[in-house]
Amino acid sequence: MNRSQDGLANEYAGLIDGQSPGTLFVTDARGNILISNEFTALTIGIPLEELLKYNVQDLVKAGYYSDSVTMKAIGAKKKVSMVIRTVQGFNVMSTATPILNQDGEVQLVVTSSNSYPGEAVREETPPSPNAKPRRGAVRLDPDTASGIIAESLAMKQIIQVCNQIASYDSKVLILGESGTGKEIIAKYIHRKSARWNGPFIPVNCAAIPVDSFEYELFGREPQATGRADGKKGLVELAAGGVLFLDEIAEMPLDMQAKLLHVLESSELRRIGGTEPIPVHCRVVCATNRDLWSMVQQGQFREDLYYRINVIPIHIPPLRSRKPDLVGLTSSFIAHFNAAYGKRYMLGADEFQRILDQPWHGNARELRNYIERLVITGSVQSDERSGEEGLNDAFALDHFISRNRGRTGSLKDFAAIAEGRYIKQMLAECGGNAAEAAKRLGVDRSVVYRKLKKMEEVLGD
Ligand SMILES: Nc1ncnc2c1ncn2[C@@H]1O[C@H](COP(=O)(O)OP(=O)(O)OP(=O)(O)O)[C@@H](O)[C@H]1O
Repeated sequence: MNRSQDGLANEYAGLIDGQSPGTLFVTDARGNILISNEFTALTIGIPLEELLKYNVQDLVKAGYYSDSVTMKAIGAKKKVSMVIRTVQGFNVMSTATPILNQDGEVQLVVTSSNSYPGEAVREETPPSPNAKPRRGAVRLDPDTASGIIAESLAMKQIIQVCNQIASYDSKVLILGESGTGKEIIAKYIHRKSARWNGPFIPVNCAAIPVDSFEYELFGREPQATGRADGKKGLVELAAGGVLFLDEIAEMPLDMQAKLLHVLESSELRRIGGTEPIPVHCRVVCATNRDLWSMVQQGQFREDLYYRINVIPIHIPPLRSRKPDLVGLTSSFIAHFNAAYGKRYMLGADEFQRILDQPWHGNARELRNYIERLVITGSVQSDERSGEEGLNDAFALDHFISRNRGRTGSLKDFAAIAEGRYIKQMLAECGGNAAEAAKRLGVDRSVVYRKLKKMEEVLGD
């Protein structure tokens, strides 16, 4: 192993935690195994120290595996996935991802496997450069119906917990930094539950103006305002499905009391209504704040905290889930290559940089970064210095390049500039929207409305 391989391989050592329930190993360009997790050794029944002396071709020759996906990826210089049969008789879906150096030569290959019930063999082909962009039309991960990347032990355990609790109606509280995937997990619980056929109603509590909470959540009887039309609230609209209360920490205290009453009695009254309406939805909440310390400071009701926190699911930040970082990177590249009709391949240096970044904005920030990489082919070094600045600069660049040759409205440009500034302020306030709104001199709902506007303009 040469020095640069050594450095890279050491990075990969962090991806292989020795406890991962899937197999994971790294080879050099000739198929010599440099690093492996314990589980890989277990699945073929040889000690780990012994396995590290092998070349993957020897393992095939010795009958441990039916074929080598690693060698196929080395030959193809691209990611290859296929079903392999192990000596123990298991079918595993193996994916080998080559890491190329600046000259486009294979430097290392990361191979991971998970058990697979079927027999299909798939080789990924980069999209034709002439393919029409299909923005948003491509599922992130063709291997799983959920589209959730779960390579780390933590994420695998979260999926396992979700599978166990999905069929019960107990309340779930999803905790994690912004962009860690709280909503995607809430949707997964919905899809796996008996309520999959019912609606999934996401509610961003931070985006609702304080005075409109009751109206938005519980609705209004026609006679309440003298108007002919009444309105069902979001809780009623979620009947038979899941109500996802995102940013629950931002709910005003008086509304927390009303929500608690509804959750305890399983019925609500619309504004102006006298008749109780039964509540038929499952409630899943999420927050990026420390809810317990808010309880201690009197900012969140303790009784509501216990009511919604029946099953807590904590999603760790992406920087502590390196295997997910690798999986998400490759999944986002495939997604945006297909969406933009590109053939971007990640070089070893860029991959190293991705591994080194702290990703404070988690999967969302990584997604934006990769989108830019795929569109531009590279990211300037000065733009890498701070990830918030990087994404913000990208937002405006992206807008300008998308509108090249067309008329881009000043209003849209202003929406992006405002969104950038708000994001920066939010980051400075540790994600506390109320504090950011105070410093910006606007209502909290304006903060979220403007962020949403920016996303609409960018077409996200
Ligand atoms: N494990 C994952 N696999 C695939 N995509 C993911 C994963 N985690 C996050 N993402 C993607 O990252 C983006 C952000 O995820 P999501 O909106 O679920 O995060 P969040 O924690 O709810 O964010 P916020 O706190 O801002 O509401 C989405 O595009 C989502 O699809």
